[in-house]
Amino acid sequence: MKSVLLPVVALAMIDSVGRVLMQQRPQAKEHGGLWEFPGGKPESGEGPRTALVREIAEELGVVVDPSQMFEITFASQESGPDQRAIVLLLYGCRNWEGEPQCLEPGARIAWVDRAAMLALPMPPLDVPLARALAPILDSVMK
Ligand SMILES: Nc1nc2c([nH]c(=O)n2[C@H]2C[C@H](O)[C@@H](COP(=O)(O)OP(=O)(O)OP(=O)(O)O)O2)c(=O)[nH]1
Repeated sequence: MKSVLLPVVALAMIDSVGRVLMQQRPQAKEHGGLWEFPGGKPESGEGPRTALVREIAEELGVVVDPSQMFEITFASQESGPDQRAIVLLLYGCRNWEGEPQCLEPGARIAWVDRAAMLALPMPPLDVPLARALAPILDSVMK
């Protein structure tokens, strides 16, 4: 599939006991039923943090300060016959305003600890992101 590299941004919201908020994709969408870090595609003119502020407000109804976000890691896939090239950037944050609610129709959200996160079925690029996040969740629990 020939197309321009697609950037996607995602946020690991980490609570005070080291759990992270995961979002289950609606069944009808690509990767339906799989669990991912909330986020999405930047719109024209947006940087990664600006895009995340918007996506997190739209999907979860909470306000995140871009200066409170920190880079964790990224994952990428090359283009192939049936897939496009993607780079998925994972940010983290420990503070936000409001209680997350699932505002996307057909989606679900859950707070999960390290072990539960690693056991969730995820789209392929979220898997290495979760592995990189695991030791960060451990350090919060200590
Ligand atoms: N998180 C994640 N997204 C992936 C993977 N592989 C893959 O093609 N994607 C695509 C699906 C979407 O096109 C895009 C993620 O953006 P999104 O969360 O806004 O997706 P969406 O389907 O809700 O998009 P839309 O309805 O708003 O157009 O990345 C993956 O492994 N993890």
